[in-house]
Amino acid sequence: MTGLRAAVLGTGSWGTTFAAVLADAGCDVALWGRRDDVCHDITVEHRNEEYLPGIELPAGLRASTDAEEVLDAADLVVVAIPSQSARATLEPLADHVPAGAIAVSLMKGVELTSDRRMSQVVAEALGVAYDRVAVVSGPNLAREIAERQPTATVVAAVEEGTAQLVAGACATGYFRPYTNTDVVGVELCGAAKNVIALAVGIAQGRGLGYNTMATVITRGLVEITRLGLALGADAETFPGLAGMGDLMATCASPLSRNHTLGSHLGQGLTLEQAIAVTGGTAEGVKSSRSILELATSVGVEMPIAEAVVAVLHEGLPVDELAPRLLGRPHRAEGL
Ligand SMILES: NC(=O)C1=CN([C@@H]2O[C@H](COP(=O)(O)OP(=O)(O)OC[C@H]3O[C@@H](n4cnc5c(N)ncnc54)[C@H](OP(=O)(O)O)[C@@H]3O)[C@@H](O)[C@H]2O)C=CC1
Ligand SMILES: O=C(CO)COP(=O)(O)O
Repeated sequence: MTGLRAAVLGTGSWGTTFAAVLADAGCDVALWGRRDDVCHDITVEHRNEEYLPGIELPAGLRASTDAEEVLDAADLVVVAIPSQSARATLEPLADHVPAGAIAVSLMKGVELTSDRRMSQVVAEALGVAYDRVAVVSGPNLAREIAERQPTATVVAAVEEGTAQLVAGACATGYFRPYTNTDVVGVELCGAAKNVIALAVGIAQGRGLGYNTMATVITRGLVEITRLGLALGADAETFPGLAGMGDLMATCASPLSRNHTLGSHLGQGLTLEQAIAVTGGTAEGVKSSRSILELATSVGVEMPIAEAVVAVLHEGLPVDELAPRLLGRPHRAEGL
């Protein structure tokens, strides 16, 4: 037993899965959700059939729509809801967060109205000091982890002790956390890889193959690195689990909502149709815009992200995406 009590806010696929990881690691875990049926399924049936069909959850997990009850005496407050809803959802809960609790963001987005990263939103909305906030990001497709397939992740916090505590709380025989103090880099990687996964999905939806995929992933990592370095991130983060690791998982797997949504666009669906068919939270749809705004604010070029925004939000036909990227002036490789 870790002896820690964790409150997980969000009963979707990643919140439920991470709650199971924490429980398997020996934490006492309660989830907060906004729907009675999902909470009942988790507490009584030890399942979340809507988000993780067929998965048996640890028997000790319990879920409730009563946030005050869930947050009572929590050492860790873990947030797993869509990024764009985070601030409005968390602010009313701030008074129930115990003093001294560590907040953990599992979210991979950037707030549209403010271009703030999720660790910043969580700290502000819950009133938690920034050195008590951690983020968890890596090649972590929820369904595979819910099946207890082995993977690793990065737990980042500006204070190494905070990262270590959270890493200790979620380490299991199938989930291996590495710590990092580069919160900016880890968080940007998690949000920006969704945009690259949309681009890869679009290409695959058009019937394009592995050369195209490898090109988009590799040049995608270059533009994420460029943005991160301009915002003060550490160069070592980008080839790591949160960077290249998550890009590979998300761009290659049909389990990724961003990848899937992109492939529906590539097959000719409108954005609205693709969102409806994909289901779940595809953060890159909205965060593509805020990431591009961040890039513009520091004078960084992100041609793939720009092209994705043009397709999703500005009416660029999917067939024009490749010619637009390949028609750019020739240059030397590298950053
Ligand atoms: N799924 C994955 O593999 C991974 C996801 N992530 C990240 O985790 C975050 C959460 O994603 P994920 O769990 O997959 O998403 P899901 O779509 O699976 O679940 C979303 C959850 O958030 C709740 N929710 C939706 N809108 C609101 C709102 N306005 N206010 C409060 N709660 C809301 C949903 O509740 P309801 O059921 O009532 O709609 C549901 O519990 C995202 O940032 C994602 O990028 C990170 C790593 C892996
Ligand atoms: O972040 C993820 C895997 O690491 C999940 O990706 P999607 O949000 O695209 O499903």
